[in-house]
Amino acid sequence: MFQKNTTLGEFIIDKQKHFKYTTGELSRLINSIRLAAKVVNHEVNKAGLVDILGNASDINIQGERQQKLDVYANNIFMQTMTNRQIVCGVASEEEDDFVSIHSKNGGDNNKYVVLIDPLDGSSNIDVNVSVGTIFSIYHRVTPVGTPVQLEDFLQKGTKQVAAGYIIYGTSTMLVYTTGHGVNGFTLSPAIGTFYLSHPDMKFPETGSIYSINEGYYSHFPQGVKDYLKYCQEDTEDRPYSARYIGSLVSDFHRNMIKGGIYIYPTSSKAPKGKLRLLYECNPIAFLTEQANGLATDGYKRILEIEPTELHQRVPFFCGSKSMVDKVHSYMNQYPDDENY
Ligand SMILES: O=P(O)(O)OC[C@H]1O[C@](O)(COP(=O)(O)O)[C@@H](O)[C@@H]1O
Ligand SMILES: [Mg+2]
Ligand SMILES: [Mg+2]
Repeated sequence: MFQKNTTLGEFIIDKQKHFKYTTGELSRLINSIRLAAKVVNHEVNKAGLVDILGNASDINIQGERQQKLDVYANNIFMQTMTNRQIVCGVASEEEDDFVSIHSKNGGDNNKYVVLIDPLDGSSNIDVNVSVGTIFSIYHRVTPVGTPVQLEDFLQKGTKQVAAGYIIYGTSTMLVYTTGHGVNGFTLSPAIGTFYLSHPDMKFPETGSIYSINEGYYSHFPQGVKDYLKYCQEDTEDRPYSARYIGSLVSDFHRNMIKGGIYIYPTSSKAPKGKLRLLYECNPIAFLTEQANGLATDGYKRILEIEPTELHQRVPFFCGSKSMVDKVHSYMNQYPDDENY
C-alpha cells in the first residue's frame, strides 16, 4: 500500500511494473500531462488578475464560442505534447481535426495518441467555479514510424491505456487510471509537487446525489423524467440532493467521493446529448468502471460504443452502480428512445 507522501513521479515509475514491455514512454507522457497541468493551474489561479477571462474571438468546431482559457489551456497541452515528442498525434475539443506530431526526430515513431478536453466546464471560468482538464490515451493502431491516421483516434473506450482529469478547484488534483484502479494526487502549492492523497478511489455502491441540468427537464426522455420523479419522492432515504456544478469533472469528482449519479441525456436542445464521446465520456467512463461505478448512454456501456467521428456526442449516465441500474430500469421502459 502506498504512503500518503508518495509523489506522482514516484508512483508513475513504480506503476511501470504493470506493463510487461515498458519503454517508459507512457510514464513520460503522463509526466508531461502533469507538467502542462501545473502551467495551466498557475494561469487559472490568477484568472481575474490577468487578461485570461472572457470570450476569445473564435467559435470552435463544437459551435461554441471559445473562452480565452480554453485557447490558453489547449495551447499549453498541444505545445507540451509537441515539444516533448512523446506522442504521434493529439486530438482536442478545441481543434477541428487531429494534429499529427511529425518530427525531425521522430514523432511518427511514438506509439501513443492523446485525446484531450483542455478546459472542461468553460461556462464556469469567469465565475470562479472549479473547472478541469480531461485526457485519454490510446496505443496507436497504425504502424509505428508512419504518420498517424484518424483510425488511431476512433478506437472504442475499452482500448484506452490510461485516462484521467485534473480539477482546478479548492485544491488542484490529478486523478488517473492505467487500468489498475483510480488514484488521486493533490498539488502542494508550496512545493509544486503532486502527492498521493486519494489512493484507490471507489464509488460508493449507492448515493443520494443526482447531477443534471433540470433546466431542460421538459425536453428530457421519459425514462429520465421518471427517474427524477423517483429521486424527488418523499421516502426514508429520498428525496436525493440535487447538485449540479456545470463542470463535468467537478460533478464527477464529488459523486465519486460521496456517491451519486451524473446524467447528461438527449434533449430537444441536444438530440444526441452534449458531451463528446472521445475526450469526455470515454475517459470518465474508464475511471468510473475502474472505481466500481457504471457509465452508459442510458442503455449500453459507453466503452463499447464504436466511435465514428472525432467530435461525436453521446448521452451520458455515470455514477454509483445501483443508481445507474435504477435509471436504466426506467429507460428500458422506453426502448424507442434509444434510437437517437
Ligand atoms: O450548461 P450545460 O448545458 O448544463 O452543460 C454543462 C456541461 O457542459 C460542459 O461544460 C461541457 O464541457 P466543456 O466546457 O469542455 O465544453 C461540461 O463540463 C458540463 O457538465
Ligand atoms: Mg468538457
Ligand atoms: Mg472543454
